[in-house]
Amino acid sequence: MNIIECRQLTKAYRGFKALDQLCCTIGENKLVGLVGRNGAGKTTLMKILSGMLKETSGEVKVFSNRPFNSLLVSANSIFIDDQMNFPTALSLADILVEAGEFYEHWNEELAWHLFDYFGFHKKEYHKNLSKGKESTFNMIVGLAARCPLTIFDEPTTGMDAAVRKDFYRILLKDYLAYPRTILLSTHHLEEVEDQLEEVLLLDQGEKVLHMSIEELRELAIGLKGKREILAPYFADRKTIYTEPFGMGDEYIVTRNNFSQKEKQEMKREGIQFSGVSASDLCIYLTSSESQKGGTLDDILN
Ligand SMILES: Nc1ncnc2c1ncn2[C@@H]1O[C@H](COP(=O)(O)OP(=O)(O)OP(=O)(O)O)[C@@H](O)[C@H]1O
Repeated sequence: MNIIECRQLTKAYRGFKALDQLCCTIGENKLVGLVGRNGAGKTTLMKILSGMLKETSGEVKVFSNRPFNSLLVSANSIFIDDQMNFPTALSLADILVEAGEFYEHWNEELAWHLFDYFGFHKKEYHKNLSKGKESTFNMIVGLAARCPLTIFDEPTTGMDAAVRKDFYRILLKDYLAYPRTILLSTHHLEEVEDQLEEVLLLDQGEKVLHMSIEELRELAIGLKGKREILAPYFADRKTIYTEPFGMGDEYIVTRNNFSQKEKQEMKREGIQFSGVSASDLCIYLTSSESQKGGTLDDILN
């Protein structure tokens, strides 16, 4: 069953398309990373899915309902970002109590356990928290709400490395124990890719790819060798990324679809093969350099 369905979803701000004919579906109980460069349209998509923004055209369904102004969607989803506004009169403890009243699946034990673990004090106020502590508190609300659709927009903003590591560990543990659909945007895919099941990559409001993390890791391969030895293999082949290094050597990233025979021949000629991490590949696919060998469709198909 799909929790999210977008067809030709477009969001325009005074004519500028932040999302452009986006088509994607996200299934139930999936942990999905939403990645893309600054301005790719991640926040816009997440806000539309959580009902905070109205689409300009196309179709968007969350739990089979149009999210904008949908009570069903707002009761079953939570959107966490670094601009959350809680009532200023409420202490952190009050906020957790109020959240418990609002969210049907709220887990009080988890909320208070994380509250103590991260060293919060009941009488503190949200507006006085440091950037990292604010993100950590918001993350507690997002996790303890255990909403069937949980959306985290760059949840680790300001967190130090140790807290980020804790967050990803807790996120995965809680997700495995209480599966739900989680969409998480990040600029640090390398930190979270081991936890994710799928990656949705956007660029300039369009979908570049949406696939499992395993498929993404297998999609491309890196080759290192002398430029003149590599060149003949790329006469009819698209490159995703190229980087010169050393004296006439080159590193090339391309689709991982060489035959065993080709690979053996290339190895004999001194060409080295290496894997390409999901995060590096997403960067290469959305850099202007990637367009050198053709369009992204050419490269990916
Ligand atoms: N309210 C708005 N009015 C005009 N343009 C907007 C508005 N909100 C977003 N945009 C534009 O839409 C595009 C997509 O923005 P969005 O915030 O969705 O990107 P993002 O992928 O979340 O970026 P980042 O990684 O920098 O947070 C950007 O070019 C942004 O400037």
